[in-house]
Amino acid sequence: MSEADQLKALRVRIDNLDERILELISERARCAEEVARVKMAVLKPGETPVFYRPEREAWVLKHIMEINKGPLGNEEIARLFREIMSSCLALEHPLRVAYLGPEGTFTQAAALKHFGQAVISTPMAAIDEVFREVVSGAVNFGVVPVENSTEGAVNHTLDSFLEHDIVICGEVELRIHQHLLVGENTATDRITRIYSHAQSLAQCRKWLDAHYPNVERVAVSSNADAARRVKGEWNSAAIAGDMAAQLYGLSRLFEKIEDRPDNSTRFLIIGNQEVPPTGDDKTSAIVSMRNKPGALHELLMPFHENAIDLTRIETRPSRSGKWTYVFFIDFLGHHQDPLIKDVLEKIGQEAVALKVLGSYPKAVL
Ligand SMILES: O=C(O)C(=O)C[C@]1(C(=O)O)C=C[C@@H](O)C=C1
Repeated sequence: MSEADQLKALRVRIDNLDERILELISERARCAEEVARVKMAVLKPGETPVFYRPEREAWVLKHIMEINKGPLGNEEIARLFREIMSSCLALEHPLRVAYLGPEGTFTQAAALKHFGQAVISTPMAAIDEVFREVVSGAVNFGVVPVENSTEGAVNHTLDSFLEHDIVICGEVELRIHQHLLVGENTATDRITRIYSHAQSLAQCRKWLDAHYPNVERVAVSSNADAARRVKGEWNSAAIAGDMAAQLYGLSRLFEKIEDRPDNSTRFLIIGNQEVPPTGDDKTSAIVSMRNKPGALHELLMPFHENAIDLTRIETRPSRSGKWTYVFFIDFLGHHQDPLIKDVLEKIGQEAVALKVLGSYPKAVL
């Protein structure tokens, strides 16, 4: 058979498969509409329906990854199903999500990675505004950065938890690739200024020292803002990611310039909805201990004694007294698990205050 004939035959097969896939996706979407009707039917007076079910979404994605036999990799397949579910959920009820903007930031990329493209996403100018939008009910969920593997905690986010009553409903991890971006009119051999967010400049410090030691580094409010500025200046470049590059039509002069190849940021999904256990969960809590010797030891012991994996501990000023602190802790397990309940009770007996911020499925993608 000639090449043309082989391609023709294969394309006929692909067309047939696409038609079957379309039929199946449509059937799935009709099922989701039915699910929405069932959720509405069982509501008691005054109750609002809960369309978004993170615990179910985590299960669906994990299940698909478990049974996937290739040739597409697990991440690729999960991304496709992520989008199918996102569209199905939008049929039930479109989700409104606020994120730390402006458009083109890594936080927007994290929001889309977690919820898929079918959400209505709104950029906010500051982390605190994302919290306020969620508390007021103007949006269903918010997405904020909480830690970077190179630069550590995002303190604005931690502090916002001290001021707002909010539930953590999920987490998403994003591999952060930074690029040196230039515009069409940039004189690439005469760059005198590089814009970026302070965290991104810090993540590329060694690379900048080696390649642009004498160029002015200007910290701006976001990577997207850095990219926007480069559009109008012939002698500047920006450090930002792919979304900002696309948004402002910039090209990559150098790719993946972050000092650490595993540079990642963890984001939290904040909302007003408790998430049931999935069997593979994480819990976040704020604990304030008495100011006495051994206080930290008392906090850590119950985790050690019960072999619970404490994945993170962060200290912040309590804001209610000079030289007093609160601990932000993350650990594996759900606050409804009997073992975790016991541990929280023990800690509660020793602590001045203990607040569970939420239990949520561990990031799947
Ligand atoms: O199972 C549900 O509760 C659904 O609403 C269906 C579905 C899906 O498409 O699979 C959609 C949205 C939810 O967040 C979880 C799952």
